[in-house]
Amino acid sequence: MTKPVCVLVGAPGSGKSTVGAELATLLGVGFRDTDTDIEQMAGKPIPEIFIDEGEAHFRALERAAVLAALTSHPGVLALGGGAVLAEENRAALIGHTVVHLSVELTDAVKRVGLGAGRPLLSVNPRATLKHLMDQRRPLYAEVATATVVTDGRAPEEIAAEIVALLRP
Ligand SMILES: Nc1ncnc2c1ncn2[C@@H]1O[C@H](COP(=O)(O)OP(=O)(O)OP(=O)(O)O)[C@@H](O)[C@H]1O
Ligand SMILES: O=C(O)C1=C[C@@H](O)[C@@H](O)[C@H](O)C1
Ligand SMILES: [Mg+2]
Repeated sequence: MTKPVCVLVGAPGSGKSTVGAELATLLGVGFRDTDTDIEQMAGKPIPEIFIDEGEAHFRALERAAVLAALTSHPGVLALGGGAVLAEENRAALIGHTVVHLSVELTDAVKRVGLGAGRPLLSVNPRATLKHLMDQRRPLYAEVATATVVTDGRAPEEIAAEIVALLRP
C-alpha cells in the first residue's frame, strides 16, 4: 500500500486540477485526479454519467475511485469537489495530508464560468455554487490538515505555498 504525498480538496473552481498538476510538477511526482479515474472506469465523460445513470451512480463510482487512489497513488491526488460528501471518503482521508484549497464565491463563479463539463452547475451556477459551498464548507474543514487561500492568486503561487507546507 502506498499513499499520496498530498490530497487536494475544495469547491468546484477552487483549482484542484490546475494547482494539483502544477504541484506535482514542482515535486517531481505523478498527478492523479479522481474525476479522470471515474471517466476511465465509466468509459464516458462525467456529464454523460449524470445524464445516463444519475448522481447516485456517479457517487458510487467516486467512492470506489477515492478509496483506490488513496491506497495506490504515491503522488499528488485531486478529489472531485463533492467527494467529501461521503462519510466513507471522509473516514478514508484520516491520516492523510489533505490541503483544502479555499475559494470565495466570487472567484469560484468566475472560474467555473471559464470551463464547461460541471453537470451540477448547468442551471443557475451562482446560486447552486453558493448552496454547494455552504453545505460543504464544514466538510472540507473536517478533512483538511491545512487550508490555502486561492482567491486572487495564481496557481503557481498556490502550488509553491503547498510545497513549503509539505516540507518537514
Ligand atoms: N488560482 C487560479 N486563478 C485563476 N484561475 C484559476 C485558478 N485556479 C484554477 N483556475 C481556472 O479555473 C477553472 C477551474 O479550475 P479547476 O478545473 O482546476 O478547478 P477544480 O477545483 O478542479 O474544479 P472541479 O471540482 O469542478 O473539478 C479552470 O479554467 C482554471 O484554469
Ligand atoms: O462538486 C461536485 O459535486 C462535482 C465536482 C466535480 O469535480 C465532479 O466530481 C462532478 O462534476 C461533481
Ligand atoms: Mg477538477
